[in-house]
Amino acid sequence: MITSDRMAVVDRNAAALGVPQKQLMESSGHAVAREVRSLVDPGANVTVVAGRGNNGGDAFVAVRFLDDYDVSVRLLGRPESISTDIARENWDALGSAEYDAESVGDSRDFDLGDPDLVVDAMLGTGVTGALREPEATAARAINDADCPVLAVDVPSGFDADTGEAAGVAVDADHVVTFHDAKPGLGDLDARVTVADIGIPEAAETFVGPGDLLRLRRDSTSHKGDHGEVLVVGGGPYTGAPALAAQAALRGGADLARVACPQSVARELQGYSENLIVRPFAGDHLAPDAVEHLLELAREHDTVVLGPGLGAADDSLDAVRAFLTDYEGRAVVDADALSVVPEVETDADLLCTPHQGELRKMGGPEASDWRERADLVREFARELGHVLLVKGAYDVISDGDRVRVGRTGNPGMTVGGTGDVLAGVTGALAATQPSLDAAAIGAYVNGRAGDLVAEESGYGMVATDLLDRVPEAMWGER
Ligand SMILES: NC(=O)C1=CN([C@@H]2O[C@H](COP(=O)(O)OP(=O)(O)OC[C@H]3O[C@@H](n4cnc5c(N)ncnc54)[C@H](O)[C@@H]3O)[C@@H](O)[C@H]2O)[C@@H](O)CC1
Ligand SMILES: [K+]
Repeated sequence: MITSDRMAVVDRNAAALGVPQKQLMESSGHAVAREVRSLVDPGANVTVVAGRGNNGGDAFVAVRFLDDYDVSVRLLGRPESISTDIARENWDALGSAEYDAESVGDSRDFDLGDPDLVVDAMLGTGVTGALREPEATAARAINDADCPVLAVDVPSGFDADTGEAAGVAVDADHVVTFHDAKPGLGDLDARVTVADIGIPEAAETFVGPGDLLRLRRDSTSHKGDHGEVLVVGGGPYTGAPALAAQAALRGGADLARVACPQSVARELQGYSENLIVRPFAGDHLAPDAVEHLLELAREHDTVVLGPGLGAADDSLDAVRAFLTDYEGRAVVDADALSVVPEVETDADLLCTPHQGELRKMGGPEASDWRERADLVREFARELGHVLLVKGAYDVISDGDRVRVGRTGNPGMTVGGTGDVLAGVTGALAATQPSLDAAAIGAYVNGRAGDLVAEESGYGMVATDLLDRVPEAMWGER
């Protein structure tokens, strides 16, 4: 089952893998033609009613595969207003090859004729609201016709994501839908065929530029809409929490605060004037700071727990106590990870171990990423939390789905890149579901590293990544 948002992600990822949308449209059109053949015999009279988006484009392609049928095409609206290049190219191909194809600008001129089969390609997943004219009139005419109706992808007017139609919708007998079933189609009184259109599985598995489509910045955004992140860390190390907090800001958070020991706070301010520090007493985290941390955490959308914390016994006791009572969302990194398997918590955790840390958590070992993907999924299910296991291929799982991030390069083995990842992921987790936050975080962090390497080769330091995070996130659309 796939939603239209997710379909757009997969579609863009396929294009990045070298399978552009026009090619998918060709496969979709071919699948529509196959379906027509299974319903009526050659020579039959088929009317294609097409809209101006890619749903119509699929049907234009189908026509070329049905030369032994008597096909006529009605495009609703003016050809100049066809909304995508690939649909227009396929419309133009019908014209230059002199197929029976005409446009209908006014609903009063719409005449369905007396076909043996109607192909409904007015609207697919791009529908917004109730059908407008001339589509609404055409839908009524199609529903009144005394012949079977084959809908392309979804019946026009029907929003498959919500399973509802905002007004009149085509009442289809058959639906040929692409790549995967759409959520609401199963409830319809229609026979649904899922057609494989040649989208590689890698477009679903590997995180790609399509996943970045999930990130949106509304022009009406307010401060706070994109999240406030609390980084809890520092003690033996100062740089780590500073990097994570700056990465959260680069990753789009509106605010990042660092809760750290007093001894670290003074130094932190030297890293960046953008950092807001909430110190607690002492030179490392201990259980007596936990109450204060929980209060602070509740004022933030997400917590990044662990950078530079160290593994002192009382610091780990404090992490345990914190996680036991915390109920929000947290990215857990570095030494804090070892506590996760033994703690009972209602928190929604996104754990970011490298393979050594995963082993310490009792997690699986595998050198082959495919094998690791299965094992990480099982371990995530056991833990009940999202895992992002860092490596040349980052494996991300919520215990059900698995995503793999393969951006990044050997230059990124330098210290601090993990802190950047934790911070970026913490920011993303404020606006995205955990699995997507982890997947996009891994992709963006690796891509930032690739941008640094493209410009100056290896020998990068973690702060180089920070500057490249926004470009990695927003530059490639
Ligand atoms: N991976 C994919 O996403 C693929 C999509 N394909 C096809 O592309 C379709 C989606 O294409 P599009 O995104 O272009 O969208 P559609 O073709 O579904 O609809 C977009 C067009 O409809 C108009 N429109 C929207 N709501 C309307 C309403 N209520 N009344 C009248 N007109 C309305 C828009 O102005 C636009 O011109 C899919 O359903 C499928 O058929 C296939 O080509 C294969 C691959
Ligand atoms: K349709």
